[in-house]
Amino acid sequence: MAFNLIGNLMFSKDLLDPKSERGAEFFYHAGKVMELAGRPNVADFLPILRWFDPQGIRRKTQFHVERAFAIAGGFIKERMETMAKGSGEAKSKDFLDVLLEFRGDGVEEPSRFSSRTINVIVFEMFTAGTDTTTSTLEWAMAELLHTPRILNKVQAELRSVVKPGSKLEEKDMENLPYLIAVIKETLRLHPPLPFLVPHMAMNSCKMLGYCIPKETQVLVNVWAIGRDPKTWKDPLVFMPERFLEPNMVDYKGHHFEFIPFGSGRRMCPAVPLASRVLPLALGSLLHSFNWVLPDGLNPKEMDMTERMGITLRKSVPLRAMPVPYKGIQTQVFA
Ligand code: HEM
Repeated sequence: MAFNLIGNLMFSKDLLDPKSERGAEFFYHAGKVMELAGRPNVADFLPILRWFDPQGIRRKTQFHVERAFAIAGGFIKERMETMAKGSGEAKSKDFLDVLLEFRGDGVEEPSRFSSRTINVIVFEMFTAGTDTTTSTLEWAMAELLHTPRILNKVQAELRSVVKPGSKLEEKDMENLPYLIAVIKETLRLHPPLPFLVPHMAMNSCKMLGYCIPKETQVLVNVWAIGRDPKTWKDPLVFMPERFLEPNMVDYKGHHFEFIPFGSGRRMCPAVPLASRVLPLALGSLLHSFNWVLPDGLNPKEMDMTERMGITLRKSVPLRAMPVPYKGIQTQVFA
């Protein structure tokens, strides 16, 4: 879902259309890059080994990046040719149009973006936006199925605001505070990038009493920050209600106790997009379907262990069965 959504935003293409071979190939290579990025690399701990690349992580990553670039490069070339001919069918602008039409002053910004730069930006959007969105939705569904009281509450809110048979829309969000709170609580307990992305100290500095030498790689443990008992009451309990309290913290980067999107100049540029897509996707799943665990599994027996990589995924992927909702609210009791 997330990959296809970004494909539409970037290229106006359904990349996961079964007929799109290039889309499937791009998906495969982008996925491999994410997987390799999350693999522990001894060269990060012993920089002297960087040149030897003992696990072959750099070599394999370069291979998959180049393949993905070749495919995206093809999309970019096709679009440039269509623009040059002026023969494009009338459609609303996508992100690729914006990048190709960009004209800077040539001094503080480039006069235009090269194909390589566009390729890097596009690829980064896919790698940064796919697993993060998927992980959040999977954890939200898992936590809800694990805590049927909360699942019932969020479905009751949704179904009182959006009538059966109607589709959930962006405009409904202002009337769905509990759904938004479920997303926030999921991001607190299961931030998809548990250490943000690695940052590097540009200069030696002193911070919080520590000396940080120039070029040190800095990881921020937002996973631990979100579970700190000094900040959060019952930190390990999934309790969306905490985000309904007045003056509660938000994830816009100003409250350091809750920074799943990072903070400062390099924080996630897609916060506005994610804030719309996450509740819309989760809300649609919960509004249109009731959900049942397979093989009569008791919610309390669900495996909720985490697997740490560059993104935080469930160790055992969630399995749940959708039952179309036709207007009768079923109560699920723990
Ligand atoms: C649940 C959803 C998401 C979460 C929690 C999330 C979180 C993050 C975090 C923590 C960072 C690094 C910030 C830092 O280190 O300070 C980041 C960077 C980034 N994110 Fe997101 N993200 C999400 C969705 C998306 C989506 C949907 C896209 C694109 C369509 C996206 C595009 C990016 C890009 C391009 C960067 C790199 C920015 C840079 O290099 O300066 N993210 N994101």
